[in-house]
Amino acid sequence: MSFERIAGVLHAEQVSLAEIAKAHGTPLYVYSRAALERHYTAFDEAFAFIDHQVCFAVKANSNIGVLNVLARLGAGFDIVSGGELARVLAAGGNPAKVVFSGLGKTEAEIEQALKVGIACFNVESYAELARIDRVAQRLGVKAPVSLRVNPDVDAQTHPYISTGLKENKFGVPSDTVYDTYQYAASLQGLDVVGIDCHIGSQLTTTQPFVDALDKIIQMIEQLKAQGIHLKHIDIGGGLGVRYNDETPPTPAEYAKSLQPALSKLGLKVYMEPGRAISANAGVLLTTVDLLKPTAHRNFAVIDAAMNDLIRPSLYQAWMNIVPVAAPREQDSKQWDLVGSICETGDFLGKERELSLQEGDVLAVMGAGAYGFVMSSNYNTRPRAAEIMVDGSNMHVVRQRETLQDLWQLESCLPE
Ligand SMILES: Cc1ncc(COP(=O)(O)O)c(C=O)c1O
Ligand SMILES: N[C@@H](CCCC[NH3+])C(=O)O
Repeated sequence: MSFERIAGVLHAEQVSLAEIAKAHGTPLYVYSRAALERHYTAFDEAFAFIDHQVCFAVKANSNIGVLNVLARLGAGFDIVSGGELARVLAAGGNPAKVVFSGLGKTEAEIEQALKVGIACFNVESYAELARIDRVAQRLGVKAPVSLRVNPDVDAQTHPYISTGLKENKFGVPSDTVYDTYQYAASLQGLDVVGIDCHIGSQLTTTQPFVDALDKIIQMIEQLKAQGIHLKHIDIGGGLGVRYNDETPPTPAEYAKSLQPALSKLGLKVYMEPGRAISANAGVLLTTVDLLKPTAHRNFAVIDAAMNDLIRPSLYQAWMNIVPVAAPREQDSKQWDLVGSICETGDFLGKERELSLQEGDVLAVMGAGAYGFVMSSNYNTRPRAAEIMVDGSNMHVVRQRETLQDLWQLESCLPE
């Protein structure tokens, strides 16, 4: 494990989180290089039975330091914007291992991706196919495309992060898959190379993945019969992690559940895990600012808030919150850990049994995915700094924002 107690104090690898908080202040994101590497390698090894490429979903954590650690291992990347592509390149990522997802790529983004030679565009509509074809023809190249199909499978996860049902906005609906492939194949600027699907995030069983793969295999067979031969299948991301008492499959169990079907296909396999690689490779450190016990509830006001980590407010996500110093035995109470933002929904945890004093440093565990990337400056709060621990060293991979940073692009009206 990469976040463990040594002499009672929580550490990231060999560095005390108390020392890191003292040196860099809070709120602060801290990542473990060893954990990122271990989680990436677990996927890579689990799929060793087949030609494959693990593409880290950049949306989960787009810090350049994080991307660089993964790029050095040979990772590919799943991107959803030109901005994410630029980050991957800045981090030393190989564009030939990039897949471009998302349902509204602009002409400028398509051109940018074609010029650097990405592996594939995951396309979701006729309109997008036509747009990619137009840009490719203008540049005199062929764009490699895959269709992201919507298999209408229930991922059994939070409705906001479920993407594979027919009422969701994502993917080509199953009833129009064949027509859409025929249309794609008819366009001169496109090279139809694959099929793709992503049914949702934080899945804690393998069954929905297996069900989705079954449906896709039927589609691949039917496409073959229609003369469309694919080179790869992209199985998306979505494998869940343990935040509380979930028992998600390991990457090895996930791979094993798909192995029989994938082995028969004979296609290269792409995958797009995000959360399963970065969530438990990061924590958010926060300091207890003041205590406000009342007759109704006990509030601990902490210096991190929904602008730093929005998952509890947005999805009622439960994230484990623990003291960084050795936990005190006495005076424990139920606390609501709230930020100082003017929103009732601004909390990181509710009814947590903790013994708290002002100045205590707490760690929000599992914060390495969909943490900093979803942060904002609401209430004119500068965003947190980010640190990467590597053995006994720590590196600042993003400096803390200053107030000036926040309004440097703004101006008053002329006199
Ligand atoms: C297309 C696509 N690929 C990959 C991911 C990564 O998902 P996860 O972080 O759950 O692995 C997402 C987000 O759910 C996505 O929308
Ligand atoms: N932001 C979500 C996951 C979104 C997945 C996006 N495809 C979360 O924190 O759980």
